[in-house]
Amino acid sequence: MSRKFFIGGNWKMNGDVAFVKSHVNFINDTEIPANTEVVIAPPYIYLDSVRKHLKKEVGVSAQNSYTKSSGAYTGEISPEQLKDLGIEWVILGHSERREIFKESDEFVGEKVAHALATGVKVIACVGEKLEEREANLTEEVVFRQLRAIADRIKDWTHVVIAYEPVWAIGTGKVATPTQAQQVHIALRDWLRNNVSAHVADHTRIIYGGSVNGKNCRDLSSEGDIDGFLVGGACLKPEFSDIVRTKAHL
Ligand SMILES: O=C[C@H](O)COP(=O)(O)O
Repeated sequence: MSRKFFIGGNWKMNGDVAFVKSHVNFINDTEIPANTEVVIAPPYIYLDSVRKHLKKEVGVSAQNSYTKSSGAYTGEISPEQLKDLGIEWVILGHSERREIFKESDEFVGEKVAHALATGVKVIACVGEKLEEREANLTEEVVFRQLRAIADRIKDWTHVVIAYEPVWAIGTGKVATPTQAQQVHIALRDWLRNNVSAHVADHTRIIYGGSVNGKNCRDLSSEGDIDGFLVGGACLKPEFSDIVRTKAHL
């Protein structure tokens, strides 16, 4: 089953006007392999500028969006507003949103449903914490997070699932290719058993957590790892190596 390799670059709350300019030039100068889709996710305030100056073959994503179209929701941004700027993607359910901002599985599911209904594609994140992995709860946690999404959407065409073990995010402690592959297989089987064989076969499941220019090749050799959601390394020159993980195939 061929699924186009997907590389997301999540800037998180990093960057400034000068960085936007240099990073956009850097991405514009990076040759994107034909077998790879690249999407970068700057902070909200830079989305418009990035979208206007970035080459069109690279997608732009927000890092969050709300469940409503407009209204008295101070500090929130709607998928409709993202669409208005030509922003094609949004990251939802990132563990930093779940942990620091106390977003529940249900809330994430509602946000995914609203973004998709608006026509904004979604990178939906799931992942277990270290204590959950150590208690053998990895599958229970990621299945629960996925269930809250699956209960609210019908069409998975515009969903990419990002498996991001919390213990691997920003820690330099990357999951081994085997560890990641095991969870990706479990997620794909869950989709097969709970949604459909078609969705299981076609939905891209990407890995996030301390991916860098050195470990990306090994991780990508696993059959169910369809790309990466990159944090820290997406801000560095090595991001072009990650973007080009599959360039020589
Ligand atoms: O969204 C990206 C992930 O949280 C991974 O971050 P990281 O590459 O800095 O570990």
